Amino acid sequence: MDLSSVNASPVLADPLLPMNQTRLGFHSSVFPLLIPKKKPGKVDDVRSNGWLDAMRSSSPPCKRMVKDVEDELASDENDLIYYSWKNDGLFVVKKKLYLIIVSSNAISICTPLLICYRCSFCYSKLKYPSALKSFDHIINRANNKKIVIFLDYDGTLSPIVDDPNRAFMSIDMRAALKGIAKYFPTAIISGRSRNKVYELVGLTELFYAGSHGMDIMFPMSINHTNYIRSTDKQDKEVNLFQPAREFIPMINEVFRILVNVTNDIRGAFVENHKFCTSVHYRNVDEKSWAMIAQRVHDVLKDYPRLRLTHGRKVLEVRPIIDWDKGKAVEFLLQSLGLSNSDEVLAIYIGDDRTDEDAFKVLREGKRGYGILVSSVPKESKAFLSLRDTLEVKDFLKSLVSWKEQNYGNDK
Ligand SMILES: O=P(O)(O)OC[C@H]1O[C@H](O[C@H]2O[C@H](CO)[C@@H](O)[C@H](O)[C@H]2O)[C@H](O)[C@@H](O)[C@@H]1O
Repeated sequence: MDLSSVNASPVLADPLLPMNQTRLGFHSSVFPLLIPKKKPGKVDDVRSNGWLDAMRSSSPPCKRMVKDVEDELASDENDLIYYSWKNDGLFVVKKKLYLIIVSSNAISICTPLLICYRCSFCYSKLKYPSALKSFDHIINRANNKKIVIFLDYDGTLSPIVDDPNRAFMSIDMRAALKGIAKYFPTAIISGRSRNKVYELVGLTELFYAGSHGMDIMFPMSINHTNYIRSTDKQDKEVNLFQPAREFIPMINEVFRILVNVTNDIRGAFVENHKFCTSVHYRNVDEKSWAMIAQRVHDVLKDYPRLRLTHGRKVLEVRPIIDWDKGKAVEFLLQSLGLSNSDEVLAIYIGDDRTDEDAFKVLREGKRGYGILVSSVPKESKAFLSLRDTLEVKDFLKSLVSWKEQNYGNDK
């Protein structure tokens, strides 16, 4: 990516306005906020536009499958499901061969049989070998290249929990991350606000990008024309790249409206990430999902400059700018002088749909490895997978040990 191209605003032109005019929506930040109690739209909107289906399939993507399988199988057989997703071939557990039939909405297991049959859906799309088992392959490819690490936060460094304010990293994970940052340039790219993710991670030696990459902090030593100067928590001067800055008043306004329209829905929780805002429904009764989706949908009708994306049991409202985690990866690689893929191998680890943009950038640019964190089959642009945050920690620790064994303490 040519960084000069990001000097122009990535705000997309409003199709309804004449060329060279943009509109941020109908926000009224100069007036006190009056939240009209509108008649809610019919939930048919969110049924027909696919929101409800997307909500049902989010986090974990195959809830029914997992539940059905867990009800029926001991842990060894659960391992079987996991490994069959990642590797082709026959699966032997306790000296028995298993038949696994996987379709898009069910897994059935018959035992013992001689053939492992998987549908074409799985064969074509669901082959992501374990990054731990492929470790030698990764470091062979990294030989003589500088490795750079990108990490998502929720579901990657901290396990998914019901309360977003209690998504803490383990002490071991923080130690692994500290080790990684000692040897490799390391950035966290999160959907959360940059301040919040910094508060949760608490390590000064990393780069942080919040709001799905719309708020990137990078060091003063890097020269870039499109930035704002600021200071970090240690009062050190830093640069901020914030391509959606002009949306801050609108996001604040929409955040307040969303809080208001969801406050009677038990379990709903709205977060303000400064450049985007999230409506959580993890703790909302499934019977009320259509209602929560419809209310968010109705609010967004008045904000044509905002769009909705789906995360793990969360509706993410963000500006319609041409910017995502993939663009943030490209920006950071270029800003850090690491964009030559002959010299640099990038590794991006993430669990969410929003991480797919970053996997795509690495895959299409042949820049390195996307690693999907998931314990259930999922379609992805990643190359490899890790099962959960424990495996992420093991993978990070393996990279540190490999570096120390082969290069001593050299950075
Ligand atoms: O890009 P990320 O760092 O993965 O952030 C994405 C969202 O993460 C958080 O929500 C998710 O994790 C919560 C805590 O485990 C969980 O309760 C929630 O259901 C998940 O969606 C965060 O709270 C969101 O604001 C982020 O957008």
